[in-house]
Amino acid sequence: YHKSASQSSGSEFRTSSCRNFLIRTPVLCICVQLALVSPTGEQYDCLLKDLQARTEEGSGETIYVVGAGSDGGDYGLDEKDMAASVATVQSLCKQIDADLVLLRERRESGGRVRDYLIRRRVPENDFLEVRVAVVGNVDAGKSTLLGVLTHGELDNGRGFARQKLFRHKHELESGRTSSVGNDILGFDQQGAVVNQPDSHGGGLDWTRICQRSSKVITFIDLAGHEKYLKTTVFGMTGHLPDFCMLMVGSNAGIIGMTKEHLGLALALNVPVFVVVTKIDMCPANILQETLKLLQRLLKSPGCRKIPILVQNNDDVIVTASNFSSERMCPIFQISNVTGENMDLLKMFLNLLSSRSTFKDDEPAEFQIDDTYSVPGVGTVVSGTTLRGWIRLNETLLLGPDPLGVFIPITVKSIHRKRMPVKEVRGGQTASFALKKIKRSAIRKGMVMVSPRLCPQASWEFEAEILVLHHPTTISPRYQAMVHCGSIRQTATILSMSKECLRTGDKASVHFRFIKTPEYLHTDRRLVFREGRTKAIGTITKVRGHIGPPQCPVEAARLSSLTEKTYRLQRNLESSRSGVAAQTLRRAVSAFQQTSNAAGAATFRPFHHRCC
Ligand SMILES: Nc1nc2c(ncn2[C@@H]2O[C@H](COP(=O)(O)OP(=O)(O)OP(=O)(O)O)[C@@H](O)[C@H]2O)c(=O)[nH]1
Repeated sequence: YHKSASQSSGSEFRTSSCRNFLIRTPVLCICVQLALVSPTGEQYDCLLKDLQARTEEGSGETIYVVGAGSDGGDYGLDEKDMAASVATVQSLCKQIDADLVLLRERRESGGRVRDYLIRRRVPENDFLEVRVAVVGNVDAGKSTLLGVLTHGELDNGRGFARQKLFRHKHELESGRTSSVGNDILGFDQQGAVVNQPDSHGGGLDWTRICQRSSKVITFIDLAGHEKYLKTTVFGMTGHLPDFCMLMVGSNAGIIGMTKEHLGLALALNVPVFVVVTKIDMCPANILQETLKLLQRLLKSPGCRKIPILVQNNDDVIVTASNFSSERMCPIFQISNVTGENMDLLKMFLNLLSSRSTFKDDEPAEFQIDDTYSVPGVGTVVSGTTLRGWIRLNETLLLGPDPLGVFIPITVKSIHRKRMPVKEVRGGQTASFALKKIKRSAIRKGMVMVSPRLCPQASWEFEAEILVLHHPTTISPRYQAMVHCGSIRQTATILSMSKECLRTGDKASVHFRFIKTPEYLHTDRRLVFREGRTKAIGTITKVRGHIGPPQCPVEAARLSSLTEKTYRLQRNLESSRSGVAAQTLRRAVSAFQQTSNAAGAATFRPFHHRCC
């Protein structure tokens, strides 16, 4: 009666995916073949529980196969049984407030088999959110594809579609993306695209798209040029993409940054799908050559992927069903000019589910990836809610500042994709208007957390790292940029478990940030890079905590420090030499006296006890 959609296409992909698995409840494993046709009360309850679990696992949706045996074989149903089974599934969907959309129907030896998309209805002003990072070499057609997908108008081959996406004048002039751009594509409950550009300006009304959508795909448009690699790495780590869309120009092939970007996605464990563009202008033999090289690269020991050329709807369903947790890597071949195969790509995007999991009772944590100063509103921060709920007018702790201090901050308003909302939960991106804080006091990499977390900032951490590339050897005191979530800061290697590290070496390494302490967790992935040097790793231990865990009252007291005191204090903290430290300490104390006298600031050493 239902099974993983993947199983119909061969044994290779039979391992259970998170979205589609065989019913595991004891009653159903006995395999009552026609359970969906006329289920007993007990079977109905089991089917309901199973469907609930599957939709939860798939962040509100799942692909359900009607007419297949629970052992994975395709049995098929005759017309009458199919109608009865569909009625049962409809009744199950009603119970969980979900809708049923037919994806495909196949004829098997025993009759019909149908694949349905079951998607839970979302409350008003809510939508499922999936983030897709768009990477690939310069001129692969990234911005163009996003322009075509989100604005529904084909390109002219000379940069027409991308014009609507560029954020800076120099991007319009050069045709090169230099910053992290965001575009959205909304799907309604039936899977139809809801984006409709405004007929006057050609822009997109994000609020309207979000209001009409059940699912919104956010594309994180990243730069393809090597000189913007730092920004691209930040986009991949800081914007927490669920998936990565690697774009390859069919005529150019695998050149430039293609491998670099693929390696980055693999290092961060982000599932990758490939879109080969410009098939309208590429000679057939060159296209075949590009596809051959691409497949070879994906199968290579460094990638260990299973490339699948997506040719039709069946391939889309099979690959989408197995994409989140499997090694499968779908390859689409499209043209932004003729629109060839664009429907397959849209169908695939509609079937992708968010990979983030959410628990209701967790304390809130939000990582900041950008800041703005909005006239009439004040300071606004944008980023991703990593866990918990954040509600309007809630007070959170914002930090760490250069002293490692977290200050209480009230959320004045919340927007999701420019749409005002009252709350956001783990896995969702949002922007918050904050009360009584200057934009200059906030930097990317800071977090806003629930006071329940008693956050502490740290200067140092240990990580298990793997060196992907270094021309010579890495030894203690080596410095490079650490990217971890939205944190982006140079760190020094203090010590390591080996004397020196070469390409391919693994080691436990002790790092120290050079500028400011950060809020870190164990088990977070990091990228450590400088020029062509690249290492990836996982934080195993956080060290060098600053003071006791921050309590909100204490935070409020410390928030009155002025910027000058911050600077002096920071220099003092980083100063290693006794004489320099002494001079700075004197300067701090002199400044304290004057500022205290003026009633402007209150200085407290950062290591004093929490009240
Ligand atoms: N003929 C044809 N031209 C395309 C296609 N896709 C993109 N182009 C053209 O290729 C050029 C480069 O496209 P972009 O979208 O700017 O490439 P990009 O990957 O975003 O480049 P960066 O932003 O610099 O990383 C533009 O002139 C597009 O019009 C396609 O499918 N067919």
